[in-house]
Amino acid sequence: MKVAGEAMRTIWLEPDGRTVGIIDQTRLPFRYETAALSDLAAMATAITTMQVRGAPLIGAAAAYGMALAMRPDAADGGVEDGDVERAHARLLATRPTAVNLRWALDRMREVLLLTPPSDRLDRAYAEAAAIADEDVEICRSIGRHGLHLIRAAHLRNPDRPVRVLTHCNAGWLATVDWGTATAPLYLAHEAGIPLHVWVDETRPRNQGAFLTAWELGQHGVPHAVIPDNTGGHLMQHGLVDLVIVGTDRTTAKGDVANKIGTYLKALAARDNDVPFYVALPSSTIDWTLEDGVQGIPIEERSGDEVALITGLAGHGGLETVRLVPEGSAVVNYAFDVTPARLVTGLITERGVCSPEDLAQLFPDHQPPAAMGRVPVNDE
Ligand SMILES: CSC[C@@H](O)[C@@H](O)C(=O)COP(=O)(O)O
Repeated sequence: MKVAGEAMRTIWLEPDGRTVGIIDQTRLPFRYETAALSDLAAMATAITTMQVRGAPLIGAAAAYGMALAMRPDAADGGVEDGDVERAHARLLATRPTAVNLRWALDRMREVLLLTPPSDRLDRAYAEAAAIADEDVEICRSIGRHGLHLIRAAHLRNPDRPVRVLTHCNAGWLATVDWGTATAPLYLAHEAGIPLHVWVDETRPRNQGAFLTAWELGQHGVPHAVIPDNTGGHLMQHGLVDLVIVGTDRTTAKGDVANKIGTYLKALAARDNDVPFYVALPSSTIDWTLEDGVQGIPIEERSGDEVALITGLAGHGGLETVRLVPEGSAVVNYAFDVTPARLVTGLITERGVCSPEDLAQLFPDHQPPAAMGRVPVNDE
């Protein structure tokens, strides 16, 4: 997608072919800054602090983190089996909910352990680049499938924009390009279908207000930021045609973990007969789990994300202010789980399906026993 008219991905290789470039998402929308990461520790920190975030981008970033770890010149680098395992463990510990992280790391480990140590550095960069390129194509396919839903909504009411509500940022900033929930929106916009996007602000980190609004604005897609509690009201008054969100982990039976507050939107959508869609690449499906409420680990983050907020002050500098009294306890669950029964459809790279048809759409998915650790040497 584009920043100030220039085509960009969210992750790239710098001209030296080894250093990894990222957009520092903790600075948006007030500052557009990039960062150059040259070792494993820097990538692990970038994921933990959410300089890079969003399930598919976390996967691609972790893959590049494995490549950085193969650099013999980096302090934490090395190409032996133990180095591969250490890098895998270090990156896996960065964030617990988005399963794309484990998917990408397992794929990198499998490839690297099957490669002679002397070739591992180049192989790691090639595989990380393949993961990033695949993500772009997958998101484009999600967009094409989701476009049909938006076109159908437009044909039902051709005299007004299609009103889509989204939560958090499942946009191109959360992937390598296009986004998941936003890919159908960008394609619809390109196709000339009039749109209006309701952007949940998505407290506490404001990924909607900060990131989704910024990227939709960069592409000229009409939108309005709404407080998180507004969606139910809009749906009751017939102002939402469909909801499209992303996901960090979807179980085999279609339970969906996504940014905290998604579940409440799904409940409101069901109560008001508004279709509730979830857009996802298949790397977000955890085939080992059925029950998401019991099985998906929910990340708990620092209370400071709730108690403090950073914004642009009148003097043009960034300022952090406190919103919660000193001494009040704060609880900050980053995700919640929407049960499959509330999900109208899953928009995947292979098409749109109901949650119960997910396994049929991916008959080639890895059975649970095949997932996870790759045997090392003669184990
Ligand atoms: C295409 S991204 C889907 C999800 O990762 C997204 O909706 C989300 O919840 C992101 O959470 P974040 O905590 O910002 O990484």
